[in-house]
Amino acid sequence: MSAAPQLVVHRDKELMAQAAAARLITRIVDAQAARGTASVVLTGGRNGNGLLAALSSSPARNAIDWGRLDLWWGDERFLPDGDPERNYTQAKEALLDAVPLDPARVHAMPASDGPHGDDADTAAEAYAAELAAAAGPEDHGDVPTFDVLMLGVGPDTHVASLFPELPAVRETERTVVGVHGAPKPPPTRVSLTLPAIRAAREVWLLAAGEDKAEAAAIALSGAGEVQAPAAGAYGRSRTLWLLDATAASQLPPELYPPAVS
Ligand SMILES: O=C1O[C@H](COP(=O)(O)O)[C@@H](O)[C@H](O)[C@H]1O
Repeated sequence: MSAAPQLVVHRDKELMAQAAAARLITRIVDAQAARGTASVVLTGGRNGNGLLAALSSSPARNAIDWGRLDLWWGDERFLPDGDPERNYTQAKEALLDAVPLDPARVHAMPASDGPHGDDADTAAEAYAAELAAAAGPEDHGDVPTFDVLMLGVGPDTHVASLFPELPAVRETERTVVGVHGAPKPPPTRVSLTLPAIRAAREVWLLAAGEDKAEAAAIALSGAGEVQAPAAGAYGRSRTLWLLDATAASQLPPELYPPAVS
């Protein structure tokens, strides 16, 4: 297990998105300098898309060599290609269409009308195979060692499409699974599992807004990962919670002491 999570709390969600985007640019540039390429796992949801939009508006985005960046997804809503609710569609609108990525390095999860058919379990197997093909001998199993893996934290503590108590969060062998009966629409999804998430060098959990306050407090107060999946998301060398002040408002004082007035 990695070291204890580190918390960074920003004044509001706009500042959090801008600061996280700046942090991501630096991390990608550093990884490209060290290893030639960088790999990042994107998240869906409001906070993930806010970060991508902030990155798109940042002049510093030009510091990234976009052609040497691999993009993966932590989860996908299993819907037809182009559906506005797909995490991939939303990421394209927020950032991807505006930067010169190498299409061969953009590893979207399969759509429900794609070549793998409309079965989420088959789609998950295909994505697991794509990850395994990208893993090298220096990696720790069947997924590449992602430089940064980002996860939005849901109000119920879900991360990726790992929802409390559903079978996907209990998975210990497979790296990608089909998710059925998710409590948040759509019910059918594809998700990385906790073992795949934990292969990342750095895991960043994004939580901004009032509806994330209870989830952050639960996940950071010793809850079990089956009941609170965000508690089970950590990186090999770093686990970073990026919050705004509202999402941090219910954290226990030993984690985030109240401001002295
Ligand atoms: O459905 C999803 O929700 C979570 C959290 O989204 P948010 O809008 O509450 O921030 C997201 O991380 C996940 O990727 C997505 O599929």
